[in-house]
Amino acid sequence: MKIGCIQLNVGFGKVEENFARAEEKIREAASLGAEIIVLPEMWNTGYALEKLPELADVDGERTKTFLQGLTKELGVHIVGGSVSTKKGDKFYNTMYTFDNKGKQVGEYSKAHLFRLMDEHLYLEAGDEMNRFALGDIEAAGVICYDIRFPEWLRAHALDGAKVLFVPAQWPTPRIDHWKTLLQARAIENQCFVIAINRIAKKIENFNGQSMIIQPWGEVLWVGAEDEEVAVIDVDFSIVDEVRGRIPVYDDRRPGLYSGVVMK
Ligand SMILES: O=C(O)CCC(=O)C(=O)O
Repeated sequence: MKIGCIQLNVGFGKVEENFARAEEKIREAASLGAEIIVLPEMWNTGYALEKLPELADVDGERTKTFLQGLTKELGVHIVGGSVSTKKGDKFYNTMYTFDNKGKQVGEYSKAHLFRLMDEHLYLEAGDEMNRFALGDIEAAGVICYDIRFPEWLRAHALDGAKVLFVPAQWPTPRIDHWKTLLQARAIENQCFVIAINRIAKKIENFNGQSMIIQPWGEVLWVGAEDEEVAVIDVDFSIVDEVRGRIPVYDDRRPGLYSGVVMK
């Protein structure tokens, strides 16, 4: 399966520019043979949190129409990163996923809000899981800071996900955490992790280094430190073989953890 990874250079508050750029890059990835295309976090507005009342996508309608049109036309699955949305009088950081027939298969709002970037002051947290299938690929999606909560990703793996998609805006100063956490999440859940970070060089400090990690922990690909469209071949069939090598799922002792760790 060919994964189109789009490390988008997201303009701060520049919704029109961001939609145009995302479309250009999605078309480029599809023309290079991508079958699943993945975008980064909050690509419509960037972290223009104070401007959300003017800029957030109301009920995600624009994003859903955009993704549905492109998935249908190009015959590709799109894990649509995330966009800022307005639902009722609240704002969210929402990920939409469409399959290659133009059907919406996922909607998820970031469950863990990142206080260091004031997300909790502007956004509401979602409280639903994000499991979906892309054809016969059992997958899930979480957003950026969510990866610091292993129990949340484990819940998705226990629910059957074999691939975890992670759109992000992960800043350069903590890029070592990004790499280590993603690799750990892949190893402990024995699944693929496909994590797409954004680029921003001027005001903000995001320098890509998206990653695809295999279920045994091998790093299959690391993105450049600049805007990039990369198409990477992955073999999802190896997940079952890796899970057979060390039977972590069979060896779990949930009864032991429930009263202690999982409070
Ligand atoms: O956890 C981190 O260090 C970065 C998280 C983040 O930037 C985010 O969730 O937007």
